[in-house]
Amino acid sequence: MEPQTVFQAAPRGRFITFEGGEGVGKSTQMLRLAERLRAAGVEVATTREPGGSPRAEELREALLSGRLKRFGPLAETVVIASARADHVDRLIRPALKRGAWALCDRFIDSTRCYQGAVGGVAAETLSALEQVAARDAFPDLTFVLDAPAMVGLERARRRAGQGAAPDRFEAEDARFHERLREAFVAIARAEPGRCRLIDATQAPDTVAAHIWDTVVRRWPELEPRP
Ligand SMILES: Nc1ncnc2c1ncn2[C@@H]1O[C@H](COP(=O)(O)OP(=O)(O)OP(=O)(O)O)[C@@H](O)[C@H]1O
Ligand SMILES: Cc1cn([C@H]2C[C@H](O)[C@@H](COP(=O)(O)O)O2)c(=O)[nH]c1=O
Repeated sequence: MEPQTVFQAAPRGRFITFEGGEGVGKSTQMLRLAERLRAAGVEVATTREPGGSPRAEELREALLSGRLKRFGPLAETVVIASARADHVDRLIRPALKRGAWALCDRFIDSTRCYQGAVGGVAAETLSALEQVAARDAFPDLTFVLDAPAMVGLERARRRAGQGAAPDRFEAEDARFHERLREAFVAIARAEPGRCRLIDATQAPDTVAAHIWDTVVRRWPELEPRP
């Protein structure tokens, strides 16, 4: 009998994303989770979108400055997808390949909500661009942090300090931000296998505890029993 070649899957880290409207606490919670994972002995890469790699950060600056707004949501979507392709190729995929966990502040769901649900870009277009940019790097788990739009915007304003100018999206009106909130909640409800909806009006420690509990239930090896 011919000896069989056995292909072993390369070890792959986990990919967790944090989503939601402005100022709901995504970066805070991403950093808190990273800390706990590192304490559990996991190599972690934290990153963000748009951005995360030097070239993608250049595109982030163009997007958030508002210079691209006049080209419309489709053009912004294509720029975000270009930034994502570079970010995934240079940072996320290499991290996952070496077995590290990648934690990302915003990813495909932000595009689906900002450019899709609110911007009006067709779902098929978004899906095609996701396949091109993310390819094999889709999130294993997504935390959707939910709070009234005004709560998040107020937190973001306080963080930026008095007199700081809002960016391209923060400057949109209250209805824009409420529609975003509805769109994020709809995604969390439509994809319960991947997404966890978290009440982000709770204290940071409480939110962090819910997140850790979810992660440990999903990957119990993080807290081995004696
Ligand atoms: N649960 C919370 N309760 C009250 N304040 C919070 C909470 N979580 C974060 N904050 C504070 O709110 C501000 C925004 O938090 P953070 O930067 O984590 O939000 P974000 O969702 O990443 O924001 P953005 O969408 O602008 O990137 C920060 O000053 C942070 O300290
Ligand atoms: C990934 C992504 C982001 N955006 C918007 C959402 C925010 O207003 C900014 C990013 O700023 P943050 O302070 O880092 O949250 O960009 C978007 O419109 N579409 C996207 O795909």
